[in-house]
Amino acid sequence: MDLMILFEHPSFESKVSSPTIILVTLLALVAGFYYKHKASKHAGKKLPPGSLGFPLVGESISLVRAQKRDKIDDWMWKRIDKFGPIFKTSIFGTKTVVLTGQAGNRFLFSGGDGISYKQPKTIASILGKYSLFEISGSRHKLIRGAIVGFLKPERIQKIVGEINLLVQQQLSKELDGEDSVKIVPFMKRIAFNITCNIFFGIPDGKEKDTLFEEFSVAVKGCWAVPLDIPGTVFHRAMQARARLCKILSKIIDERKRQMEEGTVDVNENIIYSFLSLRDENDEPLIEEEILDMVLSLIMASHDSTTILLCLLVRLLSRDAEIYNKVLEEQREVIKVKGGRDGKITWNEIQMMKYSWRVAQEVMRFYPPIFGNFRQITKDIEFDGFDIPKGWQVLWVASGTHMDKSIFEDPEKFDPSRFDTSSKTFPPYTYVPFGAGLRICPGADFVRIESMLVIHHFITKYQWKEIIPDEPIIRDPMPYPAMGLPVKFYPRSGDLAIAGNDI
Ligand code: HEM
Repeated sequence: MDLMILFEHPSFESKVSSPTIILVTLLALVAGFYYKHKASKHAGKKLPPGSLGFPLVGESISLVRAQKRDKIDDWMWKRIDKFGPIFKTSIFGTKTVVLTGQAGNRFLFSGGDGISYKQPKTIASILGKYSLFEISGSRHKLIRGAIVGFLKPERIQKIVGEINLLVQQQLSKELDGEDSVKIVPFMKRIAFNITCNIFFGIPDGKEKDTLFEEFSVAVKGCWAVPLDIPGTVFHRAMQARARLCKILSKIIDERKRQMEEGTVDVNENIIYSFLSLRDENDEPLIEEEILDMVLSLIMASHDSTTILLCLLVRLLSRDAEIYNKVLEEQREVIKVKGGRDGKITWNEIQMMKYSWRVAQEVMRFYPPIFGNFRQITKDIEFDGFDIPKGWQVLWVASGTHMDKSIFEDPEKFDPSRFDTSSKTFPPYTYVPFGAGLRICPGADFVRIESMLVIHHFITKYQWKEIIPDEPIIRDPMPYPAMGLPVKFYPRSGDLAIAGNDI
């Protein structure tokens, strides 16, 4: 991740002095020698095909360039076409094997012996050493169990009404009296609000706003050079983490006190679940662990949901046919409720079948999580190739989402491919939420949250993009480049008005 930022820096290409060139040349020679030496270490091994690129930097420059131009799928597919579904490269300073296709996904997601889940150093520093993304084995099983229990379908189906109210309040708080809004920060606030309320019992107010501001600073450190000195992005992020810890620690103490007083329903928020957990030695989690878990849940839940919501709004303003079908379906929901807009329950969410298919197709086209790394902790073998200890493996959603042998005409945006009546896709091929041991436990929650937001947004407002053809950039997640500003106005009471023409 660190190298990725180095090459993103605008001054890197323009202000290079002669001593720097000499130094870089020397470094490249040393690295070349080192590389050659290391290469001999793998003599006799059958490494996957592919190129490790230049010494030290590997193929990072071309990857970051592709990412910036939203051409990362092309980067990936160029190599898949040339080398096959498993290939080697070197990115961000680490030799990497990219595993794609159903078999590759199955192998990686099963997390067998020698494949460990670990995030880059920057993410580990910001989210903490006890974060869910750093732990494995029985500790991961214990804590994941609490999260899965909290998010189990029977439970979240019961709180649809609560989430619905939060969405309605937030829309009216942010949009009443306005005629334009930037969708990216707007959806971010909605998703953050819902996460804070539903998961941690933190209501709307000053404390939540401070958390939002501090988290926005902290998260920037996840993709920065890990240099913790005054003036750097990483330093600011670490300071924000320290302030976040102070606030969250107070909240955790408060939840502990409430539990001791016996005045609360312990199923109400996930901090109670963490506080109630006991490990195999009947020991509770320590406070730092709970704190890092809360930070990892904030990170996991709100950014990816924001992306899905933004891409949905963008698509709906561009595709009139899909827009009209979604609008029609959402109006049907209001009709079924006797024309009264308001309380939406799980039954109504189930009526939003077409709208959810559109969301599924958005995630096939633009997976909010592009892919993720795993570390190789001992020499392993896959499909006749050796993957040495110390390398990393990368799974990439588009490696199957854009595979024409799985998804017919993959470049075509077609929500009907998710009709339950048409063919279902083989396991490990549609993976916006990952799969296996680490599959996203929030998928059902995402469906409820995104359908509620789209329901209220499309039935109450019409909108138009202010910047025509605003592109997507991956930074590294796929966001509209300028934050997707839209001009909008409330629909009149007459829901019969068709389309999105304003
Ligand atoms: C559109 C929204 C979302 C997408 C696309 C998404 C995607 C993913 C993916 C791909 C993974 C697996 C990463 C890997 O295996 O390398 C993951 C893990 C995770 N997600 Fe989500 N996610 C979303 C929303 C949420 C929400 C709302 C929550 C709320 C709790 C959540 C909680 C988590 C957690 C806790 C993990 C880690 C699971 C573990 O390591 O056991 N996600 N997510």
